[in-house]
Amino acid sequence: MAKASSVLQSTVLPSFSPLHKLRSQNFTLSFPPLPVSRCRPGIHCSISAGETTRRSVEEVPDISWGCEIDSLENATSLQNWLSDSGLPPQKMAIDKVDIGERGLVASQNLRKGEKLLFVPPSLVISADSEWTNPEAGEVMKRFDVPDWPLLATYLISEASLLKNSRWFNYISALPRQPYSLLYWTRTELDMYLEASQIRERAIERITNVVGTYEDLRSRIFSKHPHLFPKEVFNDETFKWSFGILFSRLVRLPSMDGRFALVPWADMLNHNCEVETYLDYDKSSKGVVFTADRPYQPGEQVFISYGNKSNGELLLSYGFVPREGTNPSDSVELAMSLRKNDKCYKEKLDALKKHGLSTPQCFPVRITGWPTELMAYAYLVVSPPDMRNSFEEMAKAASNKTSTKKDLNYPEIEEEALQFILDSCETSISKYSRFLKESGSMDLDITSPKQLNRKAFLKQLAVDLSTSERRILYRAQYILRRRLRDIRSGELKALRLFSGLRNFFNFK
Ligand SMILES: C[S@@+](CC[C@H](N)C(=O)[O-])C[C@H]1O[C@@H](n2cnc3c(N)ncnc32)[C@H](O)[C@@H]1O
Repeated sequence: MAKASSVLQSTVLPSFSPLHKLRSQNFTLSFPPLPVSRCRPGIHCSISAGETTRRSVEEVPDISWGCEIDSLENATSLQNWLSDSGLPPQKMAIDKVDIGERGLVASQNLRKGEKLLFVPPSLVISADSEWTNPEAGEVMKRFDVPDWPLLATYLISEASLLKNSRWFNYISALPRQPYSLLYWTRTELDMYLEASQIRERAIERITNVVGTYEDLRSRIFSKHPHLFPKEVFNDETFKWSFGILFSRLVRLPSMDGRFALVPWADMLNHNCEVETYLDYDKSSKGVVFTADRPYQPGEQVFISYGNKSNGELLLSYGFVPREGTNPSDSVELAMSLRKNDKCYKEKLDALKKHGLSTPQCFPVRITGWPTELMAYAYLVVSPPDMRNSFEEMAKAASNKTSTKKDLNYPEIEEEALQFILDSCETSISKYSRFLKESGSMDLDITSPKQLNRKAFLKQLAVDLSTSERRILYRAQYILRRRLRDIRSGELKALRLFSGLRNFFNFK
């Protein structure tokens, strides 16, 4: 939610670098049957499907922690508990809203520049929070588990203790199923996100979450089954807890960059035009944000979850902003070395040396593309007699050069731009095919529950594809103009040259 919340510390979780290597992975989601009767007394879990039969990969099992966020179920008990636990009186209240289903709404006039929230550190969940089951906490600390997996396990542990946990009211108000791509099946990802590189990132993220759970299970849980029973600590509950973390965890720069779940503050929804972030305020000793505009009573109050593209917002938060409203939007463009290139191996070696590969993705924005992408294109099109420059081009494509000197290869500029244009057009045609096949949809979606799940996911994919294709159309326009200018410049030079020749011939 806060600006830097996407920087993960864990080694097993994805890092959200703008450059993404494409990977193809074989991947299956499996949900082993979990008999409820095997749940330990005192630890509560309930899986709604597949108690006696093995679940199909298409089914989405339901765990009973949390609530439906299109209702105000548990909102009042959360507010009462927070004020009893030290949250000062608020100028906002939880309510149903048009954007984000449930959010914080001004209950009185809010001034621009006013500090709001003041959530005390005692109400914040971080890696240092006390475990209701201290033995489980000690084991996790002994293994030096990084923050994200630690917090995911903490959340499951506290959720399973229901009223015995001090976070009961908070957890009861969390979404039962966070809107995250973690909940999309492989078939849904393949079908709906076929044109977008976000599909690869979702697969990578799901694989990392499953891998993290497997790692914890084999190293810790299996050795302490009385503390971490499989009925409670399993891939399904980890999907829930990671879904909660991806959509709610914030990094608080003024609290030494600590990752935290901040009850109450995490009821704020995102607006791409807002530029205010959550942080710890040392003077008031609470988590705050500063209103960057005035709000009237009844208006929904927003913060920024960071400068994220629509694809990144879909990946972590499960929504896509309205078309054209996100100034940070970008699309990942995949570029590849040519298979028939005589210097394929030399070029690939140069790329590998700098941590790149083929295919390789680069972010394109409505305002243009990065120098790294241009450098990659130069490398792809450069002929064998330029092999001395391969290394320099690969280095420039990797974003690792400390000195950002302009790459200048006028002799292959036209070919490089044409190569980028071809890559753009290949990508555009994939989006167009998907959008054509998905048909025109005119669904007014305010709550996914009102709609068939497939229609909801399809609409999200249509929105994402439309916004990503829009950026590519813009890049296509700029590239065509540049190429036209280069070519007409060349033509002029040619005409001038033949004019001079005629002139000299005449003489
Ligand atoms: C930090 S929570 C915000 C509170 C959330 N609405 C709730 O009721 O729990 C983040 C989630 O809110 C929703 N959300 C936030 N901003 C949104 C927006 N601009 N449009 C649609 N949904 C949004 C998404 O479901 C997201 O995963």
